[in-house]
Amino acid sequence: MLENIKKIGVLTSGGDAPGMNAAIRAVTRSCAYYDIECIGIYRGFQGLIEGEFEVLTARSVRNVINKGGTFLKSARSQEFRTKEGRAKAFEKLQEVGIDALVVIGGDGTFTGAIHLQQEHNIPIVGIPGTIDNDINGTDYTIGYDTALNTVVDAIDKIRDTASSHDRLFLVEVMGRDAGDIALNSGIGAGAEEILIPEEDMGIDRMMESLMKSRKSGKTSSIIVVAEGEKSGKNIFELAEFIGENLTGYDIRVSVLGHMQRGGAPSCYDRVLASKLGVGAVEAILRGESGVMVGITNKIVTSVDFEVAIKGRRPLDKELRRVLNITTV
Ligand SMILES: Nc1ncnc2c1ncn2[C@@H]1O[C@H](COP(=O)(O)OP(=O)(O)O)[C@@H](O)[C@H]1O
Ligand SMILES: O=P(O)(O)OC[C@H]1O[C@](O)(COP(=O)(O)O)[C@@H](O)[C@@H]1O
Ligand SMILES: [Mg+2]
Repeated sequence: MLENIKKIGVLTSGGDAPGMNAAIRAVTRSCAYYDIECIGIYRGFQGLIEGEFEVLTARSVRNVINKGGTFLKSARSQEFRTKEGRAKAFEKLQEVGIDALVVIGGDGTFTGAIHLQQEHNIPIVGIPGTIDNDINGTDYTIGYDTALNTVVDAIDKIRDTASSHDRLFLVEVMGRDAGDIALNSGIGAGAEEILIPEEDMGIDRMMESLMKSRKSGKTSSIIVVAEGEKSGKNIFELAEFIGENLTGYDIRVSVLGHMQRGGAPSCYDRVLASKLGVGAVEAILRGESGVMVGITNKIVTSVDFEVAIKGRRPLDKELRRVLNITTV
């Protein structure tokens, strides 16, 4: 165990995700357990640049495990994207004597951390916190499970109207360039079709599938559309296209938006956040840096930031097969 680590800073950055509070709590309490001072940094990298710090004790994080969002707040900092911004951030770290940093966020956060570490040589360990599940080296990111449940719940409600009015609903979900939320919530909510960024199956195929559904006796349908899907049409244009080319459909669009990022974290996300919070502090104490702690087959492992942010994981082909069979 490294003896020279006396003070660890923790921040949340990028899009907030349910379970971030549970991760901050686990980091704070791990610090208390190992007798290290924990410094909470507000508003992500922007708060780091501006020196918005507060000492966190084990009691500072009471009653947060069940709360959505992040009590440390988050930000998308333009200033941190510049060398000058990162130099300011490092100065602030030195001023208060922070020896190592835990950053909770997504691919952007880890990219920023790589730059800070390379330019100023400070130990940094990451925790994957984003609803998008778009990080390599972890089976799941914190917040993804809760977001899936939120989306399924919303689509269940939309289904009531779809079915009562014999309507076709197009439902847009988040995920940036990843289709994980769309594919999994779509299957979980019994969607007819799912459009994701990882494969462009063409609008023609979707139209064929809708016609087939109607012939088979289906009177209402739900299509889940990932925000980053690649048909070249936005969800409203897609709805218009379907309306123009398939008569007799009463079509509605529902964009779920930021409600997908809110709400109390699921038990899965709380446990995942707790494991990764402990894992991050222990990784720092083992002398690791430039890594993210993730979960693979229930085991907490470390992967280089470069690996975590590299490219996209391949599409889960089995899920596509399951969708095809279960929507017959
Ligand atoms: N290329 C980069 N260089 C430096 N900092 C970056 C870079 N990309 C992202 N960041 C920092 O990380 C923050 C979070 O990234 P963002 O993409 O917004 O969210 P997430 O971490 O959830 O993917 C950004 O607001 C920015 O301050
Ligand atoms: O909250 P904003 O700035 O509108 O950004 C929306 C984006 O943030 C997300 O909700 C989460 O993405 P990040 O975790 O990368 O921040 C995406 O799904 C979505 O594309
Ligand atoms: Mg991201």
